[in-house]
Amino acid sequence: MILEIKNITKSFGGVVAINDTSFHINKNEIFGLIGPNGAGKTTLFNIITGNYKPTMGEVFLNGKKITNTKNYKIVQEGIARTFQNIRLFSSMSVLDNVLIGLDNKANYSYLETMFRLPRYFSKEKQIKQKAIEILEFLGIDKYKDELATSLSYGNQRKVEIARALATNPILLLLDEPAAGMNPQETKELAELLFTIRDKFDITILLIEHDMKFVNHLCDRVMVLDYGKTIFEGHIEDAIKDEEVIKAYLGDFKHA
Ligand SMILES: Nc1ncnc2c1ncn2[C@@H]1O[C@H](COP(=O)(O)OP(=O)(O)OP(=O)(O)O)[C@@H](O)[C@H]1O
Repeated sequence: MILEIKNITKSFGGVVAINDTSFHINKNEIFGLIGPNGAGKTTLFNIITGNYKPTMGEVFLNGKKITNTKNYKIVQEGIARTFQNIRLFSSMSVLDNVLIGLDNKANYSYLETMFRLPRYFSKEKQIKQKAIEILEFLGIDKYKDELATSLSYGNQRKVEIARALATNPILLLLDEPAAGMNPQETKELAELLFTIRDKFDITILLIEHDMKFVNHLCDRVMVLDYGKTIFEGHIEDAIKDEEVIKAYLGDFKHA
């Protein structure tokens, strides 16, 4: 088990966004978090990544408690994410957007940075090389010097994934990765995520509304409704589940 969510509750004033939710994700699984709008999916992501403190409950990564750990420390522990609304630095190149993810791991001393000692330059070179390799892997290295926001929507999503991969995660959280993509891009993304899991030995947790995509990709899913877990298991069983159908009928028709 790589991630364990134990009895998490999150309230915003009177709104209970997550209501005593528990689930776990196994190593190398691709796990889907699904549910209607406002069900609490993004809130759960924000708790896992340390952006929100839960009102109650605990989060474990590889058996280590990470509840209430600061966001940057959670990145160092091995959790990376992408956002529902793409968050790239618009005035920076594709490469620089990815380097921002890698800087976190650079680790040279103040003196080495100040005086630009040899180790600083060789480390810089290594870091840049690694970023370029990730861009190559994602097939977007030819855009490395272009402004990130000048790329197509699908490629901007890839830049976000590249930046997340640059932090060497063991668990990758993707918030609606297929949103805004055409059917061809969605198909390619699914294949890419399988390859990412295998090549980088990564576990993937994703939020997605595209049920066809989820069906093709996810080993297991968890369905949230009004902050409560109403289903955890295989998607074939989710589609037949009475409670899931009631909460989420429209979207399952396309699975
Ligand atoms: N920072 C916040 N302050 C107050 N309420 C919030 C906050 N974040 C989320 N909520 C509320 O918590 C509930 C769950 O929202 P959340 O964004 O997690 O749902 P979601 O399942 O991700 O929805 P969507 O699919 O539309 O992104 C909603 O009622 C939302 O209004």
